[in-house]
Amino acid sequence: MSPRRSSRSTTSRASPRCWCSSPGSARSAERSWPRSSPTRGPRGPRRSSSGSTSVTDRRRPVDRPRRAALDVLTAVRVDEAYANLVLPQVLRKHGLAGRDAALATELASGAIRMRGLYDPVIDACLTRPRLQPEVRDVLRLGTHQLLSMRVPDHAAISTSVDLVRAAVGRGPSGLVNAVLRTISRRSLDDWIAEVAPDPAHDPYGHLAVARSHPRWVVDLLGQALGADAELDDLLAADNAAPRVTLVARPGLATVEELEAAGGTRTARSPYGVVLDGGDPAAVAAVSEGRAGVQDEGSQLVALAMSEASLEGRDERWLDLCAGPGGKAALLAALAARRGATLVAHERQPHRAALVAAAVRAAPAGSVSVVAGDGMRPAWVSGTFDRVLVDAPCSGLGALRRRPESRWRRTPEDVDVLVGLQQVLLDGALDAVRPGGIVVYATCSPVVAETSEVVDAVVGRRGDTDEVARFQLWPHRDGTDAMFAATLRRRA
Ligand SMILES: C[S@@+](CC[C@H](N)C(=O)[O-])C[C@H]1O[C@@H](n2cnc3c(N)ncnc32)[C@H](O)[C@@H]1O
Repeated sequence: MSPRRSSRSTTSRASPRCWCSSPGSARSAERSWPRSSPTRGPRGPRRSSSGSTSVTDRRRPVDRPRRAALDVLTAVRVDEAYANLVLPQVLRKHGLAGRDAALATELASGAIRMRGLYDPVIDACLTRPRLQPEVRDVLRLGTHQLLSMRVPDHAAISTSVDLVRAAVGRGPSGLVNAVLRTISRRSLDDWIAEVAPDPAHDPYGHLAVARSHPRWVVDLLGQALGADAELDDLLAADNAAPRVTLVARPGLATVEELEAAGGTRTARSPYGVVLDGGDPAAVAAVSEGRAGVQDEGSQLVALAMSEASLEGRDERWLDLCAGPGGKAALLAALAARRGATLVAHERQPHRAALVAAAVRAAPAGSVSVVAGDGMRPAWVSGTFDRVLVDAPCSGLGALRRRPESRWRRTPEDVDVLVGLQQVLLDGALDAVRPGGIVVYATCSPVVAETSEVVDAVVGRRGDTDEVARFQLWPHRDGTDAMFAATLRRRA
């Protein structure tokens, strides 16, 4: 979330006006607006001599980036789609590219991600916080433009009115106009002060609203971080879209090749390059599968598995939970250079197919993709020399990539996942030979899924030593909050 101009804070600090959401009230809200509105700030929309805003009087075609963004919000709400997967389809459908595609992406991602703040702001402008879901989506998009983007007020409001007219009908257009004009009178900071709990009395509750995270997620992240002074930075980092990082799969592509495509080397992974901009699919090495899009934290997890020191045989590697295949593709390239082979194993057949696509450029014979259940292994105990368990997890360490995921997860998910994670780690330790290496990883920093899983399984078995562990953080490391523990089965 980019900081919003603070000049609006010079406008009235009185409670926002309330607008009823019943069918007739939109019209009355529209009529009553000029007579009873508090002092206007210098940046508000112009009024016509008839008393209504000029922006609602004109009929314009809906602009395509905003229409596309609304389609994404609808797909996420109605079809439970993933925004990052549905976005490319929607952009194609509306024929958007370049700046228009970037605008639609920012609108959709920001409105979904920040709804934990925007909804209380919108509700503060209604006497009854009941809205048609489509109208609320339009208001979320408008609020994002007003509070977190550099879109001029009049453009944010008029395009939202056009959008609701086109998507829902004339009925709610007055309400949308009135609510957004009320919101436009204050800065982001002023609205946070208005709708979030007092930080002095409820610091986590304040952060939950101000940084738009569910309260239970703030609690778990605060516990994992163990440093309340950094929690605001972490939550803010979750709200910033990550830069695109590429991996040059060794032996197939070089970092120099990716740098030439317009990138900068990452600090810690020797194979990583941060792209300066543009479409990663347009990079030849990426489209050919010799390189891929991969967060630096994920690269470091794969390297923790491949680089851990090992006595004796080092020929058989297993990626137990491989789908969709980012780490498997890096591991296959590393294994091939070392004369080892990788089994990339995944329970879901459709995700196993994604793994096969991800490793398509790996040298022949270096990797086999297998669909199967890691809880019912198809191999003899002690088969492998190195195993990666990149366990299914809550994903609370990758919130910046998946705008909707924080609103979909529940605390109960974590309880269910912990049981699965323990069984998979136990199975991985059975699968590795005595003296062999297992790396247990999650893209979650939640202690129940990370250190507590490792401690429980290692403590129970009595045949395993912990060699190393790390926890990465978006605000400190610029990566997803990846956790990895390197374990050695005693010889
Ligand atoms: C965190 S993702 C792995 C990400 C992957 N390593 C990558 O880098 O692309 C976890 C994967 O584990 C798979 N999975 C879940 N339960 C499993 C099981 N019992 N056995 C094997 N794989 C499983 C999920 O389908 C999911 O694809």
